[in-house]
Amino acid sequence: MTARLIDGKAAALSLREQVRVAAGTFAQAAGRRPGLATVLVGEDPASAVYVRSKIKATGEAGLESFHHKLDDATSEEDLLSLVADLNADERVDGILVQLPLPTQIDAAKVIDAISPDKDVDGFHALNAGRLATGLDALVPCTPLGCLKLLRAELGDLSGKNAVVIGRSNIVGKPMAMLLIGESATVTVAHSRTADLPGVVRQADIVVAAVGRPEMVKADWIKPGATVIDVGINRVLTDDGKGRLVGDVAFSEVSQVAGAITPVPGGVGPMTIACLLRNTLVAAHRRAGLTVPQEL
Ligand SMILES: Nc1nc(=O)c2c([nH]1)NC[C@@H]1CN(c3ccc(C(=O)N[C@@H](CCC(=O)O)C(=O)O)cc3)C=[N+]21
Ligand SMILES: [Mg+2]
Repeated sequence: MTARLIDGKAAALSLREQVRVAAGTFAQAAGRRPGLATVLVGEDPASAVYVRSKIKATGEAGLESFHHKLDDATSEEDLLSLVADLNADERVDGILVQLPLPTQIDAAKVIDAISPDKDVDGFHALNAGRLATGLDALVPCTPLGCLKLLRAELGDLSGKNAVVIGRSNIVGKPMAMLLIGESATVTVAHSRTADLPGVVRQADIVVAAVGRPEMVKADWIKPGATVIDVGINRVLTDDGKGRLVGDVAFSEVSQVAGAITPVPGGVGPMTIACLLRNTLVAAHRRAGLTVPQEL
């Protein structure tokens, strides 16, 4: 391996510590701790694991956490009514409704119902529009985490060629907006891109968010490029066990790249740290307090 390993776990721990300190200062000023409400509908085991680790991190950072676990058969009406209650609850600064939702519920409708001031996932159209137009937004946690890793690794991103692989509303599109905001030159590639390997080879920065295990190969990568792997794919191994792999073929790409994030231990932990960060930012804005610069 020749690439530098980008330690997302360490970066996430340090951001979580900054959040913990700032949450204490907030509590002194506001007379209450920042609050995050999590909503889990149904029994999907992977979702339950993620929500549990979010709740644990929330407590460790000194934030108040309000968890709502709803039955798999919950109606859209009942979920919308819970969201309305959380919107009205002064103790709640952030609302996270874990995705995916069961098929009887229209996720777009639920996201639209969350108060944009409490939308710590940054999925509401108002926050997407604010990000796209350069206004103060709540920014989706995964791309924000990627940007923080890129800034720590590379410093100034201006003039760099960045290729984002994937065009989802949750990762690809907001990632592109953030990189444009850093004055990078941004290409958004996806499953229909002609000569995808050739496009990716132009990149100083590659952000892979396609959801296809180990799709990005070594000969797609310009030597020395920085590679951020957003993928989290559970694959079966020969011994019948499961293993987590990213969207990047790590062992070969790490021979060519200048720096690379591992899976696990790369982007995933930063996603959770940024959720806490967004909750703290939302709390400050709602309380009319200045958001700490370092966050
Ligand atoms: N409304 C909503 N917001 C989300 O942000 C959201 C969501 N729904 N639904 C599911 C996805 C997935 N997600 C992850 C967060 C952290 C890790 C993470 O920390 N991963 C560890 C490994 C975890 C493991 O071992 O499974 C790592 O990459 O090192 C993974 C995935 C947030 N999501
Ligand atoms: Mg795609």
